[in-house]
Amino acid sequence: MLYHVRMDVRLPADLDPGAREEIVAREKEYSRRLQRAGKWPQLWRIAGEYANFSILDVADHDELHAVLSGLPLFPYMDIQVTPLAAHPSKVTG
Ligand SMILES: O=C(O)C[C@H]1C=CC(=O)O1
Repeated sequence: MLYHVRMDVRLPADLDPGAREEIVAREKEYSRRLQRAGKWPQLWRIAGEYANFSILDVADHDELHAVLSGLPLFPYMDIQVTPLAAHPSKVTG
């Protein structure tokens, strides 16, 4: 199943710079692992914001929740999820 996901990152302004660097590095590795596994096929920065639009390709709502709640930055994110269905007018092939 495909999901459109918006993630807004809201790291505390007073977060220790070393802790910030460490959690962002873990987030990058986690997301790259999912991208290589084909579960995170699209990742776009929203210009001018510490936020992204992503397309996630996972089995179901439960896997989506597991993936999202496993994000190292999850405690510092606002997340909006939109499930995607096939559009009848889409040209395929
Ligand atoms: O920077 C972000 O948008 C948050 C998050 C999503 C992927 C990643 O590496 O970090």
